[in-house]
Amino acid sequence: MYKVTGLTKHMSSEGKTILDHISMEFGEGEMIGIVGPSGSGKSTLLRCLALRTRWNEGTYTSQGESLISESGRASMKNKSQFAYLEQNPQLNPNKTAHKNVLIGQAGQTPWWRRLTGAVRSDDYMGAMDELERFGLLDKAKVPAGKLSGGEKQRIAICMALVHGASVITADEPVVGLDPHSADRVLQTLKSICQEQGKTVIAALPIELAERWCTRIWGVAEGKLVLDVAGRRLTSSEKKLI
Ligand SMILES: Nc1ncnc2c1ncn2[C@@H]1O[C@H](COP(=O)(O)OP(=O)(O)OP(=O)(O)O)[C@@H](O)[C@H]1O
Repeated sequence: MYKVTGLTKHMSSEGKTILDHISMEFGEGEMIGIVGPSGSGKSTLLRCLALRTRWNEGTYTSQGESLISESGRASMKNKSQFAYLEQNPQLNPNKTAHKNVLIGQAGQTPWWRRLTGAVRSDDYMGAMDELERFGLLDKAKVPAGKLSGGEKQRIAICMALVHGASVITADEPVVGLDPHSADRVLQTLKSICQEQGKTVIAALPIELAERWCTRIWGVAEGKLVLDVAGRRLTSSEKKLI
């Protein structure tokens, strides 16, 4: 179980508050959709939960153990529990899908490994197994630059799993994808929650969060204003966000 208490984030330059005393708990197997208007703080919340940015205030624990230091920063070991998927996955376009999965993402794998591409042989097969599981084996030797947007996003999910992430955070992972590709990405995320007990937290449009998520968080002006089970939101709930 992960527990967040009083998460507060200020903009470094002007000191404006972007996230304001957010508290919540979440656990294994949950697929959580974050909804809210543009500029409400969804991306910043995801980056804080994935330990990709410093917290100004608040505590963050996993099974009672603190994930951040007093200065609000996290160790590489704690960061590696979390993956952060961007709208446009940051893959190396010249390396194959398989090599990208092996090298891993910034913040989750050590810099020397990303630079040298050094891998162990069991990692090599682990990455192939993961690609096969998600129906991407035929893309293993294709340069990432030649993959579709949905395939890149699914490769990014494979990367996260191969490198041991327990929590996958995703910032609008299906924006710009056609409905079929978007469904495949969301189905992949849902299956890793249901079959592997991973936790997925994704910023999504309301209708996709209602359709795919087991829980919905609403964010407005940096505050958590809604925390409900995944279902159609009522009109009064929608008014909060
Ligand atoms: N690095 C930054 N420097 C300055 N302001 C920032 C920075 N990052 C975020 N902000 C501000 O913080 C607020 C929240 O931004 P954030 O990107 O988290 O919102 P969002 O809900 O994800 O928006 P969108 O849906 O448009 O992506 C906005 O007012 C934004 O302008």
